[in-house]
Amino acid sequence: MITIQNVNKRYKETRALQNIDLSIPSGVCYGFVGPNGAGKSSLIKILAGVVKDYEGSIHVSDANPPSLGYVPQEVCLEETLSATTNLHFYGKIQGLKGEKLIRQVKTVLDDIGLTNRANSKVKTFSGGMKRRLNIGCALMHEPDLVIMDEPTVGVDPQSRLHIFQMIRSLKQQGKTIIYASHYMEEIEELCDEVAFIDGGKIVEQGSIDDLLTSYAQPAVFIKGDIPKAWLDFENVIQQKDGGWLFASSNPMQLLGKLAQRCEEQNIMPSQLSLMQPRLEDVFFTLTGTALRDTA
Ligand SMILES: Nc1ncnc2c1ncn2[C@@H]1O[C@H](COP(=O)(O)OP(=O)(O)OP(=O)(O)O)[C@@H](O)[C@H]1O
Repeated sequence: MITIQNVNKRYKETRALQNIDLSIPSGVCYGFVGPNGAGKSSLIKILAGVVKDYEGSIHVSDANPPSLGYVPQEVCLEETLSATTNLHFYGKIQGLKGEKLIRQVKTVLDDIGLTNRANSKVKTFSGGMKRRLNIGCALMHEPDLVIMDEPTVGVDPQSRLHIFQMIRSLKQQGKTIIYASHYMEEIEELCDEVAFIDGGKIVEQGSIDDLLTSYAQPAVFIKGDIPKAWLDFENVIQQKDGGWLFASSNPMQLLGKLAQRCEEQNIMPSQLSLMQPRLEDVFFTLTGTALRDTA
């Protein structure tokens, strides 16, 4: 368990983090989500030990402090060297040597899907390949705790899927993963628990299932030329994508009602559908803004 207590971080006038309190259980994938400039990287860097001048405390309660792998937001590779040499370098810094180091380079190359480019110079790699190698470098010493800061920024869909598979595999091995992103759908797909960070503060935290139950409800989405009067007697949550989102504890019934009204009034909506609650809706309920509008 990692306990973060009353952490504050300033960069001159900017209060990047304010009174951060969080508990991150071992063995979970824990997401930090929030818009650009929210403070995610600052918190990640403090946890990774890269930023040391902060107020507050970080306590790791396991008997043996976990070994740490940090994947920074910026790609930290030597581009004039090969994938193998980069992995070799990072493995060596982590204390690997001899047969073990050679074996681990091979294993990681396989895990990140770059065995066939092992001896190519990094400068010839795509953005996604560099990102995968960047992650591989952090995994050379098989750390118990892996901290990743926006590892999928600028990657192609194929590399993104590969990165997701790697994270799922790390989860299966029982590793603790801290994953910062401003892509809500990534957090929803990969993480067990999440902290919403906005303006340097934790807005809310908890298990994704609990947050969805507490702050979001099923809804019906309708898009089309509907009479404005309809908006008065239904529970409109949000105007979205040129349509309207109606909250309902019985969305099937509401869907039927809206369909019937459309038929009666000869209205053909371009979309009428059930919407399951999403993490994005939780963020909207908590902050009054959609994350993609703030990003
Ligand atoms: N080295 C720095 N010097 C001055 N201000 C900084 C520095 N690093 C971050 N900040 C400021 O601190 C605040 C939080 O930034 P941080 O990078 O932690 O946010 P973030 O949520 O990770 O954003 P992004 O998703 O854009 O990386 C921002 O206002 C940012 O401008």
